[in-house]
Formats: sequence, structure tokens, C-alpha cells
Amino acid sequence: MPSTASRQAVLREVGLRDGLQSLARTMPTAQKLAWVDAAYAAGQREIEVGSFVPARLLPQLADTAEVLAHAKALPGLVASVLVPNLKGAQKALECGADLMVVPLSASHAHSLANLRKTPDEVVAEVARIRAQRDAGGHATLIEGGVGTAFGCTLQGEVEPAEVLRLLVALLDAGADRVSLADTVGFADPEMVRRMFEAARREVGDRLCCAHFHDTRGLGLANAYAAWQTGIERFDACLAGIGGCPHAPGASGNVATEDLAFMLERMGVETGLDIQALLALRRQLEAWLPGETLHGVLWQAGLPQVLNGAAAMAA
Ligand SMILES: CC(C)(COP(=O)([O-])OP(=O)([O-])OC[C@H]1O[C@@H](n2cnc3c(N)ncnc32)[C@H](O)[C@@H]1OP(=O)([O-])[O-])[C@@H](O)C(=O)NCCC(=O)NCCSC(=O)C[C@@](C)(O)CC(=O)[O-]
Repeated sequence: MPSTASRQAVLREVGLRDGLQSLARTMPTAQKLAWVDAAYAAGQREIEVGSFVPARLLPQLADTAEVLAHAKALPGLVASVLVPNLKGAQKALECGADLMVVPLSASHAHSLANLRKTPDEVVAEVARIRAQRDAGGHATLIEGGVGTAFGCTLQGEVEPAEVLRLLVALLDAGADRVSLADTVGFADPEMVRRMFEAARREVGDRLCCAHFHDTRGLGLANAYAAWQTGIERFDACLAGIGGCPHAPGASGNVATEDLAFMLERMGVETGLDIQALLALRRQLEAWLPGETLHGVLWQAGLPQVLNGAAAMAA
């Protein structure tokens, strides 16, 4: 098990994509740009700014090109987008996204509901995306994100062997790296440990990120379990908003500010100013009146001694 000492973690903010796609309202573009700026000022260096999907499906994210252009102007920021197919990927390449995440559901039922494609058809789409990326000489990275990796509300069980097969297939098709997601909050820390260890045996360091929903209160425990297997990048949503519209029962992601607190408390450097994240959460509350926000740190605030593990080691 890798030691916690001197490790760093990256929290990729996905609230502007996963969070906002789950709300019925559309956040005005000016507020999204202010969110990107404030997240950047709080130390976030990876932000998923939206999706290139048909606006009729997700009008909340119709301004993704504009938000991406704004994010790209911030030095050192990895500005990513979600793309469901080649058409979305072409837009991401045209707009110069640093990274595009192609979601692939290991559950056949969810795959059809979400993308109208089987998992293997999504793998084939990734091969077309890779060919297009390489032909144009673009620098945009391709991440294959395997969702419903721990089960699915539509299909029920998802075989771990199928998840592993799809991780390998995505890489063989041309994804630069892969990640694992618990779309509907079915995972527990022991399942996470087993899955991430097995995935690492299959694909090594090309397994780059963990994406947990806190649907049943295990988001942080699952993140900790993934961390213990060596994962150092996590998706998270400010105020724990989020959820896939095509996954019944899906609810919010692990809250950015809570996850940052847990890691910093363990002595792990995230580069994040947690007070600034809490201030941004208050701003988000004002931007989203009437919406249910999640997370717990905001209620108690930071303890006086933040860096518990480091303090004990000193
Ligand atoms: C994949 C499709 C498009 C298939 O939808 P479809 O209807 O089968 O698409 P199509 O290829 O038949 O095209 C239909 C029309 O849409 C257009 N079109 C086609 N593609 C695009 C595009 N990219 N951008 C803009 N327009 C597009 C296309 O040009 C055409 O336009 P028309 O000729 O009718 O005028 C649709 O099912 C889709 O967009 N699905 C995405 C749904 C989504 O965003 N889900 C949430 C993200 S995944 C998630 O949240 C999970 C995750 C990542 O967070 C991790 C986790 O927790 O597990």
C-alpha cells in the first residue's frame, strides 16, 4: 500500500458538468465563468467545464464552448469536457480542450439509456475519436471513463471482469488513460479496494482517476479506499451536486470541499485553499436558490489545526 507521506492529490472539479447537468435550471454563463475563476483562485488546476452534447438533451451545458474558452485562458489549468461521441469530440478538438472524457457505461442497460450505444460501440467510437485527434495533430488527451463500475440501478449487477475488459479495450482503442466511476453510489470501500487493485494490475498507471457519488453516504470512504490503492486524482463537485440524468437514483458527487479537507487532514497536499472553497460554496448557494446542496464541512467549518497527520508526524 503506498504511504500517505509526501503524496499529493488532484481534485478535478466536475461541478460545472456533472453538477449542473443534474439540475433543471440553467446557470447563466457569467456565473459559470465566475465559478471557474473562483475555483482557480482556490487552487483548482483541473476543471471539467461542461459537455459537448446536443443542446436539446442538456440545455444547461449549451454554453460549454464559451466556458471552455474562458477556462483555457487561465495559466496552468487543465480544462476538460465530457464528449459522448465523435461529434462532441470534434467540437472539443476544435475548441482546444486540454482533455476530453468519453463516458462508457459497463452496464449495457445504462450504456443504451445514456449514449444509445452498447459499451463496445462506445469503444469503437473512441477509436474514431483517436484517429481524428491524431490526424489533426491535436494535443487534447482522451480519457475513457468507465461508469456503473460497481453496479447499476437499471441492470443491477455489473461483473468486475466486464469492467476490467472495458478498461483494457478503451486503452487498446486509443484512450490515453482511463478512470472508474460509481455512477449510482453502489460501491463500498472493500469493493473499491478490490476493483482498483485489479484495475491497476490490468492497466497500471493509466488508471488515472476515481469518480464517486455520495448517494449512500460512502463517497469519502470510497475515495479513501481508492487513495490507499494509489489513486491520486479524484473527481468531485463543489457542494456535492451532480448525477447522471439517465441513471435512475443517481445523486450528488462527493463534495470537493469535504474531500479536500479529508486529504489535507491526512497530510496530503491538494494545493487547495479550503476556506476559499467554503466561500465559493456560499456563493454557489446564492447562485442556486432553492436547490439542495450537500456536503458536511460547511456546517462545522475547519478545525483550528488543519493538518492533523503532518502535525502528528512533526
Ligand atoms: C450520444 C448521443 C448524442 C446520442 O444521441 P442520438 O440521438 O443517438 O444521436 P445521433 O447521432 O442519432 O444524432 C441525433 C442528432 O443529434 C446531433 N448530435 C449528435 N451528437 C451530438 C453532439 N455530441 N453534440 C451536438 N449534437 C449532436 C446530430 O447531429 C443529430 O442532429 P440532427 O441531424 O437531428 O439535427 C446522446 O445520447 C447524448 O448526448 N448522450 C449524453 C448524455 C449525457 O450527457 N449523459 C450524462 C453524462 S455521463 C455521466 O454523467 C456519468 C459520469 C461521466 O459523470 C460518470 C459517472 O458518474 O458514472
